[in-house]
Amino acid sequence: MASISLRGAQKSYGDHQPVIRNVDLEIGDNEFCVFLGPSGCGKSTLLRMIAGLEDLSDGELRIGGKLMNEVSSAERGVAMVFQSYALFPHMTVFENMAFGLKLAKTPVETINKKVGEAARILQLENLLTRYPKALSGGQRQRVAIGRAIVREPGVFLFDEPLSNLDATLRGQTRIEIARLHKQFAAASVVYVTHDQIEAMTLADKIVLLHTGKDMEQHGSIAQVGTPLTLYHRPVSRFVAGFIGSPRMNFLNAKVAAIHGDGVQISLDDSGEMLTVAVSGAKLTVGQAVTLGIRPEHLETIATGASQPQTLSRTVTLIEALGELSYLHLNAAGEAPLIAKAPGDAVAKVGDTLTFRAPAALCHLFTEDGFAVPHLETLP
Ligand SMILES: Nc1ncnc2c1ncn2[C@@H]1O[C@H](COP(=O)(O)OP(=O)(O)OP(=O)(O)O)[C@@H](O)[C@H]1O
Repeated sequence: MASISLRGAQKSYGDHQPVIRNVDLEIGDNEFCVFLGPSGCGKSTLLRMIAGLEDLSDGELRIGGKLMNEVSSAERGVAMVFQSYALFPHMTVFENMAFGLKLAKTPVETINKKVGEAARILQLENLLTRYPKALSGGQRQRVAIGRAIVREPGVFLFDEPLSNLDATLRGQTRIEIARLHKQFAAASVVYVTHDQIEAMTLADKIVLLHTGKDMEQHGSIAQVGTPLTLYHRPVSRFVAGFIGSPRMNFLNAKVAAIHGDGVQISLDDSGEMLTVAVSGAKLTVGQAVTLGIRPEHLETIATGASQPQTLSRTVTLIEALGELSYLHLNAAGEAPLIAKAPGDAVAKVGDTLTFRAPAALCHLFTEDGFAVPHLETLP
């Protein structure tokens, strides 16, 4: 049993505002759970609370159903992999991986068997006699993971394990970690990152933590869900703006009409009318709202006579990435409107283009930052 349960978990340092605020969270037996959020939101602190490297100021932590608040880190059945690898420089790869088992007075044959097996899985067999200084960053990180694996923990804790690796190695190691999780299906994984690609590709469940000016929310959970739930059904403007790159476009608008099949809005900067497939039950005509539309959901269409459900904007800048281009479009406010277009799209600065904004892919947020519920469940 390696489920993790947090109830009313809180962490404060001295008299300061809590850095973790009232966290209720269940992580299942074999679940891969990613803590995601901007720098300083408390991801590492929450992970370290589970590891036993930080006390809870309030609330309860259970692992496998057992209350862990007062249990030492070594006795929690968790193994942690750090961003810095934390290998012993004077020990070989084998000795680093065997260290915890030796401390636990594990018989030598068992140590040899377990380290040999982990080295095979992680493709470290030829490096067992090397010292860390003679390894690449990726190899060091594999040793750190191997050291965790041999302990056969119920819970693996990863704190930004890939952030010291270059882009290619990051991708390879990410796939390695996903594969390992399948092999150790009984163990749960908690993984801290601020990298959305890691979160989206690895997680069964993402826990997105709040940060920002609103100290009432800092360190609390903004949303918990599958990667696609957070992408398609963000519960707030904060979540919508954090998930997705380039981030979702936000445009100020007013409610113009409320229908059974959606809410019609009028954009403040252009007067253009769009329907958003959300429930109007709690809205009133004239109410100020924010439209959210992702760059990849703005679909370029042939310019012509004015068509329903479209926006017409002038291109102010083009970022050509080869496979695709980001078109920056004029909009009132500080941020431009951004549309993703195919790399071979013929557009130039100064062109006025027309984009369809499909009603089901638009989002609406009220002034308090919460999302208006969609009429349809997930696409
Ligand atoms: N020992 C400490 N004393 C006081 N404040 C602390 C301490 N450790 C962390 N904090 C504060 O707690 C908040 C959360 O820090 P934490 O390292 O958990 O954030 P994070 O989301 O992991 O950030 P990053 O992505 O930058 O690593 C930060 O505002 C940090 O300054």
